[in-house]
Amino acid sequence: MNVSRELAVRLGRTSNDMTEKKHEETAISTGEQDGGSELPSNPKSEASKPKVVEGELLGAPGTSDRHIGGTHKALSPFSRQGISPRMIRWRRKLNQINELEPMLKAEDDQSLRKRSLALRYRAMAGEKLAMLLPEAYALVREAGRRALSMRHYDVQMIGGIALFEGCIAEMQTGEGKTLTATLPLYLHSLVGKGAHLATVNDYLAKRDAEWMRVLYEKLGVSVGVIQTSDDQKDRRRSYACAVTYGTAKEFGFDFLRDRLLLRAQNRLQTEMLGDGGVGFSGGGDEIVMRGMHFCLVDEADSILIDEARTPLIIGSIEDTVRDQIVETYQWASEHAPEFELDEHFEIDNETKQYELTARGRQKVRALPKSDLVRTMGLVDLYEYIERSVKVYREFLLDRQYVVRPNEKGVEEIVIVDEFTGRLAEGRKWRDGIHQAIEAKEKIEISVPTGQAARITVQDLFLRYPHLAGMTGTAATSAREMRKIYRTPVIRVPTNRPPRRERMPDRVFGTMLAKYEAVADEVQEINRQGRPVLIGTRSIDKSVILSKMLTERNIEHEVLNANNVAKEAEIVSAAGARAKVTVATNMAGRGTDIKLSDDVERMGGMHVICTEFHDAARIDRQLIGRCGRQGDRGSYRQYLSLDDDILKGGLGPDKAEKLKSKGELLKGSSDKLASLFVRAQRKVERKHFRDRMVLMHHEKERKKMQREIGQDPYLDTPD
Ligand SMILES: Nc1ncnc2c1ncn2[C@@H]1O[C@H](COP(=O)(O)OP(=O)(O)OP(=O)(O)O)[C@@H](O)[C@H]1O
Repeated sequence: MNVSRELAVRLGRTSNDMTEKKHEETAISTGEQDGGSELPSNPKSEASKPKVVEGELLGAPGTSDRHIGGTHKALSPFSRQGISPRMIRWRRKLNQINELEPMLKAEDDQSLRKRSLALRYRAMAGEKLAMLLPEAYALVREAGRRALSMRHYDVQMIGGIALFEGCIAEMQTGEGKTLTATLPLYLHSLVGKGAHLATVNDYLAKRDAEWMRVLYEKLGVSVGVIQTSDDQKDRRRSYACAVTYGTAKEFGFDFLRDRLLLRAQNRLQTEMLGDGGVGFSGGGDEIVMRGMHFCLVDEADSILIDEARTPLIIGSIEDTVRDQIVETYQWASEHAPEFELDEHFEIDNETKQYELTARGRQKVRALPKSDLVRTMGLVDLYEYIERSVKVYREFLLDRQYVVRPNEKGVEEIVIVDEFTGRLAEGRKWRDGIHQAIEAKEKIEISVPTGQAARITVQDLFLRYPHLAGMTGTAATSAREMRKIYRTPVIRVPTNRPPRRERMPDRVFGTMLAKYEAVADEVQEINRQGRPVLIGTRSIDKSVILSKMLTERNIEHEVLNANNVAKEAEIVSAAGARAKVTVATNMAGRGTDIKLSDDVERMGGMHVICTEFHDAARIDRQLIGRCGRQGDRGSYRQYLSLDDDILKGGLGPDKAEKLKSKGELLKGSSDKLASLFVRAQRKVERKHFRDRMVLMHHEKERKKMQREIGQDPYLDTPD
């Protein structure tokens, strides 16, 4: 019996918010050494490059742009105090790696493979991986140089060492995280227990695995990729590879499905209190994973923080009262618009809960009801109405979600991820919100089927004995990372000094005044021939801006969750001469934007951010599309007094006052920008608190279940 086929898999979601805390990262000081590089050196960066001293890493200059919402205070790479004992140790390792380089360069491909095999034997025989690191990393670097014409920079080697030691390495966008990942993945794969790379979507998992495959193959290392559509056989084959790329979601679901299978086969008892997931052999259906040994989390901020409140859930049996539930959702949705704020319901400012007033409850009782709806308890009916009124007022089509046919042609709600701007396939809002939206959009209602198994993101990754992460923007969530995952955040300096210029923020009274100013700026930069990338916070806003650009005859591309298939293609072309691209924040991730030489000469790409996101990190991701790998570039933040962040951060009353003030404002009032930064910080702090509360509850629940002999992943309360 194939359990997974029988189970409807769904992913619950309570909030996609995150926070940023004051960062407490250690900055590491390093710069590229000359030794052995076959890459053409960049004359533009020579002047600012630190002097190279044999065997000693020097500091790369700090970042040149000021980051929104954060005050990065990296330790000066040049200061003596900034060099920690750990850094000294890492430098020593780097020197050992560099010393091996001439010898490896002189060897042929076959010898490299032999060396790799010998390392595997030594690792399997129990030799400590830390001892093997210099040779392993030197081999990977040499394989990269040969197979991909990319020799890992020294900063990438340092990043790789930090990852091996279980850190979250913060590397600026475009600094080559994909190549850096090969170092710890290869080293950990040597012990034969598998090394996983968890990323955010199928596309990136496949792209990175295919891109790096030639490097691994030079060293005789097999690579597997897990895709959502894979069947059990494909998955088992991919997990059997030395290195496996996949999404965090699929790793989580596979863990849960395996666990359900083990229970169905009565094979879980011995394992239940232990580590779990360790391979079995025998007849019947087989589990797909072969244990959890090392996981490197790409875009760690997104996976470990943003999605940390989104438990992975596998649904179970069909509910017998399904028809009644469906009809009640439809009934509530039909009547939701009749309920008036203050008269029939109130909204708690703190908790955002909707609560019916006495008159509201009276109205519910008086509403016409079908026989099925009438059999529902009155208290339940109140809840259905409260939920539907909330959905009616707060959840907007093409902003928080889109309606789209699935592969069977059935229309469904797909959440638009606030953080990535991408469609969050397979995810659902919890507590009936998703179903209430389905009722509102008059599409088939997917009644919750109860939970068969569930795991939180924190639990999933904490099961790996070795965990590390990479991100462009983790330093601001350093405290949270360390607290939850026990992973220190290390900031890796850029290989070449960044030359991204920040232009002063602009604040306008209304969204339309702001967009007019944005369109003016786009027109101006477009005239110069420089490419412009404009980020909006939602799909409907990208459409408004697009219309305004069309009115001005500015040719442009629109990239939002509605045409995700073309995403990578459009973003990678966004750096072409005079190109204008409007995007939701999905453009902030994953795709490399290459500039042509003439664009670089003109000043590179210009990025316009049109609103603050709930987390400053998201703003920085968009900004990170320009000024990559030491390219030139610039960016500017636009804000307006009716921006959502003010409501979230300063409360509805203050936000309303500012909005009214904004309507009277002529021109701009740029000095108000600090108000927005304050609002964003408040929102971030609130989300951080929410996550901590959830974690605390989950911990208590698990503890209690273990005490009474239950499995916290399988015996889950609905
Ligand atoms: N050692 C290297 N030598 C030459 N090119 C490199 C090297 N490392 C990375 N690159 C190039 O840098 C670019 C960015 O790489 P990659 O996409 O892995 O960056 P990233 O850090 O993942 O960026 P993002 O955070 O935006 O996803 C790629 O075009 C890659 O070819």
